[in-house]
Amino acid sequence: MVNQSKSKMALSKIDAEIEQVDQEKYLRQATNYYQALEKPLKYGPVIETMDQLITALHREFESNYVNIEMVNHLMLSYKSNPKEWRKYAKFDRYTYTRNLVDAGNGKFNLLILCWGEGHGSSVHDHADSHCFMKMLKGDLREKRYEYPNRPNNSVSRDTSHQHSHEGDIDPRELVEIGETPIAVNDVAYINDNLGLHRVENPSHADTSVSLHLYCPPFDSCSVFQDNCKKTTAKVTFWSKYGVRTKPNEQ
Ligand SMILES: N[C@@H](CS(=O)O)C(=O)O
Ligand SMILES: [Fe+2]
Repeated sequence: MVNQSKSKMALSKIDAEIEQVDQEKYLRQATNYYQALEKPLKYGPVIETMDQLITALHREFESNYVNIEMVNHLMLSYKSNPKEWRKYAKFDRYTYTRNLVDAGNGKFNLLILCWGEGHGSSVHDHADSHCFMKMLKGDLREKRYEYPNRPNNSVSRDTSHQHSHEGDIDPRELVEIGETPIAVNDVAYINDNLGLHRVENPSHADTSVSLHLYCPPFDSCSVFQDNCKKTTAKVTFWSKYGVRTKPNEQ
C-alpha cells in the first residue's frame, strides 16, 4: 500500500516534469511565429480583477499548448486598478524594481515593475521567452533594436561577411527599429525573434508601473552595449508577494 502510493507519487512527479519540458519546448517554438494582439479577442472572457487575471492565467498554463493569444487577451482585458496592485508596487530611488506577484507554478512569472522618474532598463533580450508588458500607471517608452548576429536579421547579414582592418571602426552597432509609447492598459509584446528593447519612464515628474508576464520564466538575460557587446545579467526580485526580499532571496 505504502509502496504503491509512493510509486504513484513518483510517477506523477515524472509526468509533471515531462509536461513542463513539453510546455517549455512549445512556448520556445511559438516565439518564432507569435507577434502580438492589439485588441482583446471578441469572444474572450472579461477579466474584472487582478485575482481573476491570475486565476485565468493559471488555467491557461494548465495544458502544454498554451494559447498565447489568450494570454495576450487576458492581459489586455484586465483594467488597471491601483487598489489591487498597490501592495506590490515598491520603488527604489535609483533603479526600476522587479516585484514578483505570482510564480505561475514554475510556468510563468507575473511581475510588477516600478519605474521612478527617468528610470530605464539597459538594452536587453528576454532569454527566448515571451514577454508581455501591460501599463498600469504613468508612461513608458519602448525603444526596439534588431537582435545582433541572429540569423535572418539585417545586422548579421550586413556584418558577417565583412573583414575588419586595423583602424576600421567596428561596424557593429545596435540598429534601432522603432520607438513606441505605451499607454495605460495597453499591452506591448516582445520576444528575441522580434528584437531587443530598452524601456524608459520619460517623465521627470511622475512614476510609472507596469505588469510583466514572462513565459517560460527566466532568471538571467543578455544585456547589450551600443557596440553589440553582449553580457549575461542575473535578474533579481526587489520583493516577492509584497514582501521586500533579503539579499540572499532575490
Ligand atoms: N524585461 C525587463 C524589464 S523591461 O525593460 O522590459 C525586466 O524584466 O527587468
Ligand atoms: Fe524587457
